[in-house]
Amino acid sequence: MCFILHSAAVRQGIVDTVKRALGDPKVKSVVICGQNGIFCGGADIKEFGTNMSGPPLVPMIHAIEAANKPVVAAIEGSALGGGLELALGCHYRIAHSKARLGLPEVSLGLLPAAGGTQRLPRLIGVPAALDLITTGRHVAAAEALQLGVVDRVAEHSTVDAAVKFALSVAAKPLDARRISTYPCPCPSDFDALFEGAMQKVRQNARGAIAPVACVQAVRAAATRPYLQGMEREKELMATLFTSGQARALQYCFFAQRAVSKWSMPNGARWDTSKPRPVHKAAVIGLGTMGRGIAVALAQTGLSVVAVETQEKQLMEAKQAVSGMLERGAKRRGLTPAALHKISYSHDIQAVADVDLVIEAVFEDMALKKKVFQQLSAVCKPGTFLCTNTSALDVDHLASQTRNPELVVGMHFFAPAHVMKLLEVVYGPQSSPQAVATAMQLGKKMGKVGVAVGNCRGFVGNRMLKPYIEQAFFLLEEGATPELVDRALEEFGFPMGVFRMSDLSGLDVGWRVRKGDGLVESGLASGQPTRLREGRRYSPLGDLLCEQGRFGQKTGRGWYQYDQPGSRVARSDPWFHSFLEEYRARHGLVARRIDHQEVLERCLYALINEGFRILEDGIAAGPEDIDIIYVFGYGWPRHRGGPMFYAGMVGLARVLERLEHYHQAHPDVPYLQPCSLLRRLVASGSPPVHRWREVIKKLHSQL
Ligand SMILES: CCCCCC/C=C/CC(=O)SCCNC(=O)CCNC(=O)[C@H](O)C(C)(C)COP(=O)(O)OP(=O)(O)OC[C@H]1O[C@@H](n2cnc3c(N)ncnc32)[C@H](O)[C@@H]1OP(=O)(O)O
Repeated sequence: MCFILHSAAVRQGIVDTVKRALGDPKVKSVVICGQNGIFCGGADIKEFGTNMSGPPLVPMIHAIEAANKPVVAAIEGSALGGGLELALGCHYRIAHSKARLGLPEVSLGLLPAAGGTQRLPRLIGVPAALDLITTGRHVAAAEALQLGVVDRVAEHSTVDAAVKFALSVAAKPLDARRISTYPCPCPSDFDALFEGAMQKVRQNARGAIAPVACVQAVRAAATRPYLQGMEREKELMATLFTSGQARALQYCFFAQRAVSKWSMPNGARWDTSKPRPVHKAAVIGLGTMGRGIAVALAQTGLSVVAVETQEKQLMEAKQAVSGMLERGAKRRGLTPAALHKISYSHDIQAVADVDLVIEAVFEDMALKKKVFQQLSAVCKPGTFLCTNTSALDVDHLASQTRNPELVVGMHFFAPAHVMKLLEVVYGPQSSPQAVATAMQLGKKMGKVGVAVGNCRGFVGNRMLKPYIEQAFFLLEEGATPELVDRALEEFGFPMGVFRMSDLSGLDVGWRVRKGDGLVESGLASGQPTRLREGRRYSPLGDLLCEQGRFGQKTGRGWYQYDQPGSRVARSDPWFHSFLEEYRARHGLVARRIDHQEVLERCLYALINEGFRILEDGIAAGPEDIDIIYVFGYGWPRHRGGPMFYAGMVGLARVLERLEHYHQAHPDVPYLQPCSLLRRLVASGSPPVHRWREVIKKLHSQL
């Protein structure tokens, strides 16, 4: 158990004990260590926003630094946030080789406000401090030593080493060990450095305010005397501390941990369902997704059998996978040991002895059904059969096998060895052990797994449909792809809906719409209707696909590109006149659409579907949806995910706007407010962590 600095008792304990030690003539030096092998993980995030009692942190750290006896921090486990700030107030720092150190406050929407932004640049220089403080990354002891954050690294007992060291420096002068008295090393290219840092954080932060404040605070360290720098640190922290962004980021911290505590509607849970160990796994189908999954599996140290029936594709995949593993190992400064973990075969019989299979063949139900029938016949009894599908019916695939309880969906996101999100999809027959095993394997692969129920598109893609649909309708009504994308990118998405569609390929959605019987043939020559089964439908995407405009890969889509495969989207005059013609043909009069309408129409339609998903029991709680959107769909983390965002906007406001838009567009069912949203508003719009109570009540009444 690490000690939590925010706890008044802990701080009081440190203040009292240090005071006693300093006043005791028998004590020559002091060592501060944590309990149970952990120095300190920082403040208790849950207590932010509550009344703070007990001794404040800043004077406590000052008193330690000002002590006339050496104080040594013995860092085992973690020294994070306020924990590292405490260590920076000590005269020496000794870390265990396995310890991790960092100032992760920025990821919680804050900055290190107990002197961290003022001491760290004085100790390790401005560029390194800017890196650690603006990214919040944790560093291992070896890097901390190299940077100068710690003085020594211990291989064995850090406390013993620290005590020995503390005694050896007992009589030494301490003036040169008080970091706050150091001048901040000022680089010659000072202005360029800070301008560059500011530009970088603004670019990466997508509207997040904490990284910007971190740069401002470090700048104060470099330009002002220590005490004035501390004033600036406090001032900047005061703005962040009560911000909505800090609330959203702290919510995400806990939501990420909450989703690992999954539950299923039948009552099965993470803590009562034991996963089965997986030693050997297989991937079937080595297209883009299969390759990424094979890499991610091999990097966990598992033995992997990679199967691709097409010989040429198999050879190409082998080369590509080896390249990915080599590059990954190089980035991490390792030898590519995972290369030897993969064996390749074009014969499905090669998976006979594996513990778990991930099927990643082309997204086609007939093909997947065939693969599942084969797997069911070939695999040893008890092998878990998982499908990497983004929308297809997992139950239907399970029904093709002898043991449907062993079947779950594992929906990876491209590129599968990079993207953190994994939707683990269970059907009514999936056993809790199958879900637990897939969730545990995902964790091993470094993924954030979210267990969800089976429905078309599961959670992420199901919510995407109304979002994209609204974007299409907005084009018909007067918007342009540029306007819609700008509004969404200013909101914080890395890419707007149309740039994203060009990147992933317009043909993907086209194929799905064709499969659903929505696409009329010969659109370009005729007059395509804008209604399907009584619902408004926009054939715009179909019209572009008919002309071979599939996005980046064909050099034309909603935008134009210099050549097929290039990435810079340019406004396309052809598309603009096509759109005008389209509107004229359908008697549509373009009107002025502003960013607010784009956000409300696209985001509230998506959020409304999120409420339906909760109502249907497909996601266990709002946290599951939010984590899916933050980790898989580029939803800006500092806005907490769609459901949290709805709470921030105000559920009553979201409801009112949906009602308004549904009245204007009665043929768009996605805009009709869902009954769970109405119910939540009627219950006084409780905070997001209390929605589960309302959902539970709703389910019990169904
Ligand atoms: C006005 C000025 C006021 C200034 C006040 C001083 C401010 C100081 C700033 C800070 O210190 S901010 C906090 C900085 N620290 C962090 O961000 C650390 C966050 N935690 C982690 O990174 C990890 O939890 C860990 C410490 C590296 C441990 O990782 P591990 O994988 O071993 O465990 P987890 O599953 O992540 O966590 C276990 C359990 O503990 C809960 N938890 C962890 N850290 C905190 C925390 N700082 N506050 C509250 N709770 C924390 C976590 O939620 C898990 O709980 P669960 O119920 O078991 O899910």
